[in-house]
Amino acid sequence: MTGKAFTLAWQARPRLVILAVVIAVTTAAVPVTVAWLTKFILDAIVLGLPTSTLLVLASLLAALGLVAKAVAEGARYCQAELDRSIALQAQSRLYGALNRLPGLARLEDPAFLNQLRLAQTMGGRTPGQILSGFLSISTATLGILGFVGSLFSLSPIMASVILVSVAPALLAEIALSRRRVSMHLRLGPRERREIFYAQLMTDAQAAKEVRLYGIGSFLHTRMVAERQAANAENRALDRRDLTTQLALGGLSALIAGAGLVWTIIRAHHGALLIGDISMFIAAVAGLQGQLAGLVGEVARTHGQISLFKSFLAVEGAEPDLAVAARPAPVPPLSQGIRLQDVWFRYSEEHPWILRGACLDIPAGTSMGLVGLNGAGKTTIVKLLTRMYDPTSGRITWDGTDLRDVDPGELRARIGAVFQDFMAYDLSARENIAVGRLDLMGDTPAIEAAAREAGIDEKLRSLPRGYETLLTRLFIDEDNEDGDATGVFLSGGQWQRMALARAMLRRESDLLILDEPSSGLDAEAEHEVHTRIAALRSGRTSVLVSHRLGAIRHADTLAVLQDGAFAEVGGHDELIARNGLYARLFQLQASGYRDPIDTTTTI
Ligand SMILES: Nc1ncnc2c1ncn2[C@@H]1O[C@H](COP(=O)(O)OP(=O)(O)OP(=O)(O)O)[C@@H](O)[C@H]1O
Repeated sequence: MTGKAFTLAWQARPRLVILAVVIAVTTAAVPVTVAWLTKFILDAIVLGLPTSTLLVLASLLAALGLVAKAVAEGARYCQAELDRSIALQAQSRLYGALNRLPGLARLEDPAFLNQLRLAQTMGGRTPGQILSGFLSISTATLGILGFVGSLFSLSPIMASVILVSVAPALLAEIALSRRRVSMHLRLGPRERREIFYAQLMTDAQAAKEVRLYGIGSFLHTRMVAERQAANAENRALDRRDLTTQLALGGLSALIAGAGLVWTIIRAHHGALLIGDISMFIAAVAGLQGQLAGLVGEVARTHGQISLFKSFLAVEGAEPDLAVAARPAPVPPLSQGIRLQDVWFRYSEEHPWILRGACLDIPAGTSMGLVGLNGAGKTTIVKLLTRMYDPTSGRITWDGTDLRDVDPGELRARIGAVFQDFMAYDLSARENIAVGRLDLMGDTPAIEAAAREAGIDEKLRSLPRGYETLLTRLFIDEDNEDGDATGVFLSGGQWQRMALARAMLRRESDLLILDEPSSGLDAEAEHEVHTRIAALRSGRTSVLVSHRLGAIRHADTLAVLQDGAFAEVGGHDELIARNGLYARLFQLQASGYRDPIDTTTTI
């Protein structure tokens, strides 16, 4: 564990690590040297040594003061720079590891999210703090050895008593630090909930419901309750800490006082020199200071090491999907996609969502997925994009099991608009280009995609056209003339942006549209669907929509019910079957046909 923290520090700034070690050793040597020089000076005065000797000793002492100051400042700078570099390295590794997770399972697992929160809030800093902890421990240990040696020359018994008195402090601090770490782990979910409530109260999107339903004080009370509960645990531990520290501090003071009385009496009887008293005071103060520092540092470092485990757990998390060492290639789709007896549940604790689903999606055709809420349509989309693997059964792409292909390679062949698509706080151009980053600078391609999604005109009318920031979170710092605030799009306009993103992949082998038009007005919906149909003619598409009128023209419609495809066929065929599809279609159609019945209540 500690080795891993050092490796991380070394990888970040090897030369600074060496410098930090040199500074630590120098820092340890300074107080002991000062104590000895002071003793020599006092003895020289008492013994009447020549002034020249006194001058040399005094100059050395003065020079040492300068060294001590320079080393302290150097240590501060070196530590701050090391902390920054190590935190950057750690953060980069943490998020790199998250990006390498191929699927969704980890990010939908609360236990993993708890570890991640600890790794995010503590993990970046912990490797640097472990390193600085070890350096401080080394400095303190070297200083202690120096003072113990010095004290030993005066009184071996006193040196031993002071050393032994530290053992309980060390054990008590380690026990306290263990409790602190386990408390942090325990408080993880509580703190995540606290952040969740706080975010709801500051989120502009949530604000509408929060205001309308008047749940602000409800959220506020819950947030405060979570903090109070966390504070209560922290307070209990702090009280334990306080009593322990008071007891240990009293013990130290007692031992130091007894030692001082003993030394003064001995000096009074002529058994010790006056310089010995100063040496004793310096040694005891230095020793106890260093020991207290050591004890605190050991406990802190121990705590940091435990927290660093969360960082390593996230960084070293096993991939949530098995990716073959030599994945099968993903060829351009020529035959089709096939679901063969697919069973799926999100985890063993969750119910089955798919129970032996079978479906053929021939290449070059459009497939409309229909089903009631919660039937599993989006789950099918997640499986098709290999965010998850089926629990049993298989999905094939031209005969190749998706488990055998690289998820990245597969996804590069797919364009998608997800039901919960993203609205990025980026410029309009960037919002579209995330669909294909290689086209970021290709203005005609970006504009064509926006045109196909019917949002080009709107984007052109923005203050800085495609370069306008679509956000209210950040200030548009590049906007030199006038208003620096970003622009807010409407829900339907955002949906068109998501469509434009997918349009950049219009040539993709598979286009998945999960409720792509729920926010569009009727005219726009018709226009978008007609355009997509024309663009995708002869290509493979999967469309998910509750608006059956919008997908009725798909080549095949598949109705998902009770975990399997209960009805599969063309619109007319399914209407003739008079099953769930026919019922849903007629229900929707009647909503448009029937005259408004003013007596009906909803
Ligand atoms: N990450 C998850 N972990 C556990 N259960 C999940 C997860 N995501 C979805 N589910 C469950 O899986 C079931 C199917 O969800 P899914 O989103 O696939 O339905 P859907 O047919 O797309 O529904 P809708 O029409 O409402 O969008 C639901 O019962 C849902 O609660």
